[in-house]
Amino acid sequence: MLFENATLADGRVEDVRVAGETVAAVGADLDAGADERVVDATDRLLLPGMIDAHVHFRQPGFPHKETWATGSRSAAAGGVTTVADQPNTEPPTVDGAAFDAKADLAAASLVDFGINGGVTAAWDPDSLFDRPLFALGEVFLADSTGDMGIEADLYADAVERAAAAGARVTVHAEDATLFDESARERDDADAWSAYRTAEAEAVAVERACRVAAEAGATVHIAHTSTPEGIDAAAEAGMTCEVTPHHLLLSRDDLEELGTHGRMNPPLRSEERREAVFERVADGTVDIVATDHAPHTRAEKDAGIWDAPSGVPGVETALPLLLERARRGDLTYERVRDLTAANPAAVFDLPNKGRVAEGYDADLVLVDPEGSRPVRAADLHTKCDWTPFEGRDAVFPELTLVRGTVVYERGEGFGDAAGENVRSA
Ligand SMILES: NC(=O)N[C@@H](CC(=O)O)C(=O)O
Ligand SMILES: [Zn+2]
Ligand SMILES: [Zn+2]
Repeated sequence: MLFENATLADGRVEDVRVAGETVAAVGADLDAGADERVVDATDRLLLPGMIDAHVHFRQPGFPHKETWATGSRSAAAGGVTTVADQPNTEPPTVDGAAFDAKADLAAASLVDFGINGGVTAAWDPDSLFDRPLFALGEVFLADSTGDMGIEADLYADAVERAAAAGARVTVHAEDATLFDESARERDDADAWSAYRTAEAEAVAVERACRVAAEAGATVHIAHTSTPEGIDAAAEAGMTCEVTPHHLLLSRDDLEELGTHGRMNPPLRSEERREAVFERVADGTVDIVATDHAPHTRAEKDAGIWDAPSGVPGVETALPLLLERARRGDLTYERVRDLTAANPAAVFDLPNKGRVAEGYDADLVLVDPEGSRPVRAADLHTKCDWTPFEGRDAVFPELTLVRGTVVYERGEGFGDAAGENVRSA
């Protein structure tokens, strides 16, 4: 396949040839082969596919919320070409057998994937580290969906085991002893944000980084939602990610979102959201990852203390970022780094994250001016709603995973092309 006159994230206009699974050439005036498909990419951006280091595709255990088939379609249509799945499934991915069972299901994925291993009192590190893990994590320092919160001494053991195995650890950092119990008397949607305090995140991030560093482990802090949490990770020399919802939504949106806006960590004040955005724009934050955490509408339509935590996001992340780039709030190079180049570097995927000769042909073609509102009805997640309804976004026209078309607007989806990125 030959993309002609494609604009790359850095503004260069090039022809890009895909041969087999890789980018074979990037250059001026490449000649099309006899049977080669030629895509006129004039005025189109050609980006490396997003590597979403944090999704919950819910299988095994909760296929009514999402499956590898539906989740990976949603990914492909959103320009995500690699996902890393979290362990709070049923059974939880805390031993080799659970890893193998999930890997079998993940064979249905359209996009490349990694499978994380989790930590509970019942985990079996020997069999788990024997498998091709993406990372150890997300390790829950407080309960979230799945109730996998662990005690401090188990966390210390886990980072030691990870260091010995050479695995990176991703951490859900909140300290439940710093939650504000007085918020429990309220029943409005904002009560969740009042309850799971910003301080609980900052303190947990600092401690998680310190304990890991003492063990010689490297941690990546999942879904940091506060400037304090981001700064604590950066000061400790560790990496962190921000979700699209913490970047673009705040407590001001909760009146409209209601319990659909409940997630962990919760939405923060508009002031903190702006400070998070600054740190994403200036490069303090390493990665945008979605924490795609689908629950059905029926499940979310409950009281604030009963509704499950989590929002979907894998299909809207890159499109929402591209809209902010279109408006000039982020550069396209920053978007590329946050979604592709940096996750590839942080999680050691040397063949991914760039549009360059020899790299995997994980590619996304977009019309950078082709902005349109997000509509849940257009999305492919099984959960059938989005916290970003009506927001403008720039959706892909074409998505390739290692040279295979997995999504084309107007044409639909390709076959399951995904492979475990650690098994290659
Ligand atoms: N973020 C959430 O609110 N929920 C996630 C779990 C998690 O990432 O903590 C889920 O799996 O539903
Ligand atoms: Zn989490
Ligand atoms: Zn998560």
